[in-house]
Amino acid sequence: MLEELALERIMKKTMYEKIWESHFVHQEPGQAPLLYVDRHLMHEVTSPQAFEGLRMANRPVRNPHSILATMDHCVPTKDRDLPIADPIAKKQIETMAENCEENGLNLYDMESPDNGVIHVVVPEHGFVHPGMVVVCGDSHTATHGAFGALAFGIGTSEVEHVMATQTLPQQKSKTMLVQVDGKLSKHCTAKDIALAIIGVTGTAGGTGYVIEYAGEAIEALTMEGRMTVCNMAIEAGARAGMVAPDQKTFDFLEGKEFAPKGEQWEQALTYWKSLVTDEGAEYDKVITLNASDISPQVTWGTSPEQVIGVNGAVPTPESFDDKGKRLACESALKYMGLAAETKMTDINIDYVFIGSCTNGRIEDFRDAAEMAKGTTVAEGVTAIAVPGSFHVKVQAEKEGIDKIFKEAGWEWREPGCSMCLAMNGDELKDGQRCASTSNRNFEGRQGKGGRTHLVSPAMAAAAAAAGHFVDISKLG
Ligand SMILES: CC(C)[C@H](C(=O)O)[C@@H](O)C(=O)O
Ligand code: SF4
Repeated sequence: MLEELALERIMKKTMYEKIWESHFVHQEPGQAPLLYVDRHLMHEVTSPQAFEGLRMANRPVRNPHSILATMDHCVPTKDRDLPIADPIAKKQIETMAENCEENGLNLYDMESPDNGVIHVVVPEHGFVHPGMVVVCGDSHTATHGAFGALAFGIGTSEVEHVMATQTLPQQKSKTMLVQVDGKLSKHCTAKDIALAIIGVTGTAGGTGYVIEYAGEAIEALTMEGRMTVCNMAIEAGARAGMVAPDQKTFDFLEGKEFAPKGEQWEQALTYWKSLVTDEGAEYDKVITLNASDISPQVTWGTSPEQVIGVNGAVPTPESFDDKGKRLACESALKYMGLAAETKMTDINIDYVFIGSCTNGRIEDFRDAAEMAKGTTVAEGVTAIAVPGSFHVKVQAEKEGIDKIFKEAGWEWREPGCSMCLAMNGDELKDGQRCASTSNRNFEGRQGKGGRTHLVSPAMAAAAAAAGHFVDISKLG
C-alpha cells in the first residue's frame, strides 16, 4: 500500500517536470542534461558575439525558423526617421540587420510595423505555445511562461550553442508553487502581485527554482497580466516563472500568425491541456499569498524586494533583523535620497515612465489612461508613455489613448525598451526621481544617479498628475 502511494506520488508531475522530460535529449555522465529548444528569441544586444562565433566556426544556424528577432534596447523612441545619433547603438542595429539577413532570420527591424520589445512582440504573433522550451539572451524571457512554456534567459555563449545545435545544456531546477488566492482589490494589478511576491520571497528566494504561479488571483488575470507576473520571476531570483495554460491562453493564441491551424490546432489543444500539473504533484517549496492583502505597491530602494504598499512608509534600517538587509536598507536610502519613515505618498517625483516588457502592453496603457484622463502632468514633472510595440501603439491610438496622454501633457513615444534601462538615450539626470512601470530599480538603471520607484501603470499615471505617489486604492 505504502509502495503504491509512493509510486503514485512519483508518477504525478508538475507542469515544469512534464515539459522538462519531453525536451530531454541526452546526458553524458558528469555533464549537464541537454534540452531541446523550440523557440529562440533575439535582440541586438546579446546576439552579435554569438553570430561571430558561428561564423568563425563555419557553422550554419541549425533551424532559422525557430528564431524571431527584433531591435529594441538601442532604438530611439523619437525622431525615428533621422539617423541614429549614438554610434554604438547605430552599430548594434546595423549588425543585427546584417546577421539576420545573412542567416535568413525573421527580423522585426526598426521600420517594421511589427517592431517592439522582444517580450511584447513575440506573444503578439503567437510565436510561443504551451509546452515549449523558449530561450533568449535576455533575463526577462520568463515573460513567456505565461503561456505555460518553460522560458528563460541565457548568456551569449549559450545563444551561440542554441543557434548551432538547437539544444542547451541545462541543470534541472527545483519547483516552487506561488499560490495567490482570493481577489485583488480595486486598482490593484498584476504588477502589484509581482512586486508583493518579491517582497515576500526576496530577490534570492527563487534561486534554483522554477516558479509556477497559481490560485484564483492568477487564474483571474488576463494573458497580459500573467505576462507581467512571469516577467518578474527573474527578479525573485527564479530560473523561470510559468502559469498553467487554460481557455484564456487558447483564446489568446487562436488565429495568431504562428499558432497551429485546423487539425493541428485541435491536436495542439489536446496536448496543451495535458501539461497542467497533476493533482497531488509535489513542489519543493510552496508560498501562499492572499490577493486581498495586496495594496498598490511601490519600491523605496534599489532592489525590487525593497517594496512596500503605497499606504506605508520608508522603513528604518533597524526594522530589519537580518544584518545584510539592514545594511542594504541603509545604502539604498542614501542612494535614493530618502529619510526613513517618510510616508510613500509624501515622496515627490520628477519623471514618469510607462512602458517596458513588464507593463508596455495595451492593457497597461488602458489602465494608465483611465487614471490620466482629464488630469494634467504636475509642474516640474516629465512623463513619457512608451508603447511596448507598434501594435500596442496603433491599438492605443485607435482607442484614443494617445490623445488622453497628450492632452494631459505626456509625451507619446515610439516603441522600445527606452527608459527601462536607458540604453537608447532616454535617461534620468543625476538625482532625478522616477515612477516607473519597469522591473528593475538598481542604482543607475535609468541613468547615472537616477532614482527609480517601481509601480503599476495606474500608480504611475496617478503620480504624474499629483507630482508624488498617491494611494489609488482610496480613489473611487
Ligand atoms: C540587455 C539584456 C541582456 C538585459 C537582460 O538580460 O535583461 C536587459 O534586457 C535588462 O532588462 O537588463
Ligand atoms: S524592456 Fe527593459 S527589462 Fe524588458 S527587455 Fe527591454 S531592457 Fe530588458
